[in-house]
Amino acid sequence: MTQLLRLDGLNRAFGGRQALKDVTFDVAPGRLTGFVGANGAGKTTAMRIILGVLAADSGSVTWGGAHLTREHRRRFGYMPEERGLYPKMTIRDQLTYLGRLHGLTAGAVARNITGLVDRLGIGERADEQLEKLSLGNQQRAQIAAALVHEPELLVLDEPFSGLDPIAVDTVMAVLREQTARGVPVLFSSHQLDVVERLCDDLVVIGDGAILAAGRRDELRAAFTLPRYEIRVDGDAGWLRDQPGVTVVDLDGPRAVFDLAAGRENEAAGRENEAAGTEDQAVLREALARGPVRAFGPVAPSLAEIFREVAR
Ligand SMILES: Nc1ncnc2c1ncn2[C@@H]1O[C@H](COP(=O)(O)OP(=O)(O)OP(=O)(O)O)[C@@H](O)[C@H]1O
Repeated sequence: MTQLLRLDGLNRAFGGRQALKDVTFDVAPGRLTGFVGANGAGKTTAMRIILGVLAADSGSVTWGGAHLTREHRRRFGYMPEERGLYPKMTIRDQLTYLGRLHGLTAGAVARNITGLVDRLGIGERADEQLEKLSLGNQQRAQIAAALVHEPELLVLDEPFSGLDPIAVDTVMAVLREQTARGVPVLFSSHQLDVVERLCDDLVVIGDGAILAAGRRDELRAAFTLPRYEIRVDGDAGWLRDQPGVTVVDLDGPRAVFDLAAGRENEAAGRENEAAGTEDQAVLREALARGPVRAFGPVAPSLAEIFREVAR
C-alpha cells in the first residue's frame, strides 16, 4: 500500500564533515518529487539512508508514520548511483532474478518484464547482455530493475542523466504510470530543466541543508518577486527610472522587470494589493507613453529560483 515517506531531522557526518544537516521533507503518494542540488549537496546520502544502505547519525525516516523496517524496504524500488546490474548477464535474466528475489511468481515476473521492457523501449534488446547495450539503454534497464517487483515507493538516483530527450520522455511516461497508481517517486537530478518540466514537488538541497521544499508552483511563487513582461512600440528604457521597478532584461521594446514587493506579501499571494497597485501603475505609465502590445506576469524558471535559494 502506498504511503507518505517522511524524512525528519536527518543528520549524517563523514569524518568531520556534515553531509546532511537536519534534513526534513516528505515524498507524497502519487507525486513525482524532484531532488535537486549541486554535486556533493547530499542527495545520494539522503537516498541511501532512505534505503537503509547507510545509517543516519540522528533523525528518522518513516513510511505512513511507521519507522522503516527491512520488510518495508523490500517493497521499495531503488536505482542507486553506482547502478547495480551485471554487465555479462542478459537483461531478462537479471530482471527475472530480481523479481523472484522479491517473491514474485515466475508468471508475474515474466509478465512484468515484458510490459516494462516494451514501455521502456528496450523490448528487442531484452535477451542481450547488458554490456552490449548503449549507455542510454543500459540506464533504461536499470530503471526496469527498480520497477520489476511493483514497488510501493521509488527512489531513483539521477535516472535522467545521460539520456537523450526522447529517452527522458519514455522514462518519464513510465514514472507517471507509477504515480498514477499512487506510488511516491523521488528522483535526484542536476538537470533543472528536466525537473522543472517534470516534477510535481521539489526539494532543493545545498551543502547538506534543505533550502526549499514543496509544490513546484508554490515554490515558484514564494521564492520570487513579482516578475512582469512588457512589450511596447518604442524603447522601454524609461522603465529603469520607475520607482520600485528593477529591470531584469531589456531589449528595445521588450522588457522583463521585477516589482519591489515584500517577500511576506508575495508569499501570501500574488494578488496582494500592493503588487496589484504597482503593476497597474507601471501599465498606466506605459500607456501614457504609447501603445502597449503585451503586459503580464511571468513565472521565472526553476533554474533562476535555484540560483536565488542556493546563494
Ligand atoms: N562514504 C563517504 N565517505 C566520505 N564522504 C562521503 C561519503 N559519501 C558521501 N560523502 C560526502 O558527503 C557529501 C554529500 O555527498 P552526496 O554523494 O550525498 O552528494 P550528492 O548530492 O549525491 O552529489 P552527487 O550528485 O555528486 O552524487 C559530499 O561532500 C561527499 O564527499
